[in-house]
Amino acid sequence: MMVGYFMRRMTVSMSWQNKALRQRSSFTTMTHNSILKDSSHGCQILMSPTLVSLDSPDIWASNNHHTHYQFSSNRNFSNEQTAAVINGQSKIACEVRRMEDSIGNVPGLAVIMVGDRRDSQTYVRNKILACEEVGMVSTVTALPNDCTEHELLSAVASFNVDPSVHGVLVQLPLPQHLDVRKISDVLSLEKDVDGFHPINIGNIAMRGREPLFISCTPKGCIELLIRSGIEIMGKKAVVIGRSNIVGLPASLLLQRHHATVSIVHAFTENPEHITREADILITAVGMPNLVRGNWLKPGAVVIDVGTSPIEDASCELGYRLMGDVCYEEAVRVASAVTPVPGGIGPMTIAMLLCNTLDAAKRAHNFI
Ligand SMILES: NC(=O)C1=CN([C@@H]2O[C@H](COP(=O)(O)OP(=O)(O)OC[C@H]3O[C@@H](n4cnc5c(N)ncnc54)[C@H](OP(=O)(O)O)[C@@H]3O)[C@@H](O)[C@H]2O)C=CC1
Ligand SMILES: Nc1nc(=O)c2c([nH]1)NC[C@@H]1CN(c3ccc(C(=O)N[C@@H](CCC(=O)O)C(=O)O)cc3)C=[N+]21
Repeated sequence: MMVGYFMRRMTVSMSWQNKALRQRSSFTTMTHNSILKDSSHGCQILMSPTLVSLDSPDIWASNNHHTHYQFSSNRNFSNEQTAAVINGQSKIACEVRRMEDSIGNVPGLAVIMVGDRRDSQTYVRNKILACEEVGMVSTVTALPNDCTEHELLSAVASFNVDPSVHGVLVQLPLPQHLDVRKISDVLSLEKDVDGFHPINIGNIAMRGREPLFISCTPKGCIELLIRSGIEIMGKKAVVIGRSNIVGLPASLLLQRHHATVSIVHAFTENPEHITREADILITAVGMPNLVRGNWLKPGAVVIDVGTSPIEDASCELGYRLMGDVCYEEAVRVASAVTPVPGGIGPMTIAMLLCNTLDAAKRAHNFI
């Protein structure tokens, strides 16, 4: 009971704070051109679209993988890309409206956050803002840093049985005394919009199986590649990092898209020898400037997932985000690079909306 009361109070205060953040939301300020050309080096900057469409090519159905990925060129794509993005953005909001008009329900997302990390607060606010913008309902449960495992799991369990909540997300990282594995023991598989459940990850790994949800960040990486006209099939891809949330599912997804995948991690010797082979490099470590220009094959496509908050008093929030890639060097070598911020972060949020919409449609049997 106490947890429920606390949750409701926090919901109110967070949504108030969100209004203040609206002005600086990457969703509202982002350019509609998701590919910008860096004129000085001929490298494309793969910006995240404001929102992506719901009709990403269906790779899961067998035997269709020769049709969808034959984009002719990753150059001169900007006009088509803009059209697709605007179309995609309106599509999620339209689907939410269609659902409300037909059955009187809108998708609902519950976010549980433990502790007071500033960067986590920013990411969560961005998620809530994004929900608002497409007409979804959202709620944030903020638990104190020293909350018990029981409190956390009770919060998850209460959302499992709340019919207005279709997706539940526990923001990571958790304080050390809490075990992330316990969450997936409790969280309803049908509400796992983060794609963390072992069954969802396992089903990405196995041929002929369909996960209910694909983790948002890896899904966003693939979506951005596809939307940017970058062919994955047959390419050499390297993923740096092998976490359950990003690296592992990213490597599995690239494989499902028929790339030849290598994984680099903390114990890999001479990682730069491996990354220099990559046509596509996805890096998810959390170490600023780990990837230097000389780690890249000329013409490579570089997706920088890393977001490390670095103290910077001159910034509004007292910190700025840095990716894993030395951006200034990468743009001189790569054919395309995602910036931080403005690259994969907003894609992650867009995929969360897609997953939440899917969850709601499934829950209400709404087609
Ligand atoms: N933009 C977005 O939407 C998102 C961004 N992120 C960001 O991505 C980054 C990674 O997140 P997450 O996967 O959760 O982090 P984890 O800390 O869970 O995983 C980091 C991975 O990096 C590997 N690693 C550590 N040091 C090195 C090194 N020197 N060389 C190569 N690999 C190394 C680790 O290897 P090992 O397994 O051997 O320990 C591990 O697999 C963070 O900056 C996070 O903030 C995360 C999620 C979403
Ligand atoms: N259960 C769980 N799921 C996650 O998806 C998850 C998580 N835990 N823990 C932390 C990471 C990180 N992450 C980001 C989300 C949005 C931005 C984002 O919006 N970035 C903006 C800028 C942010 C800002 O406004 O400063 C951008 O890159 O343009 C970044 C990073 C999700 N993560």
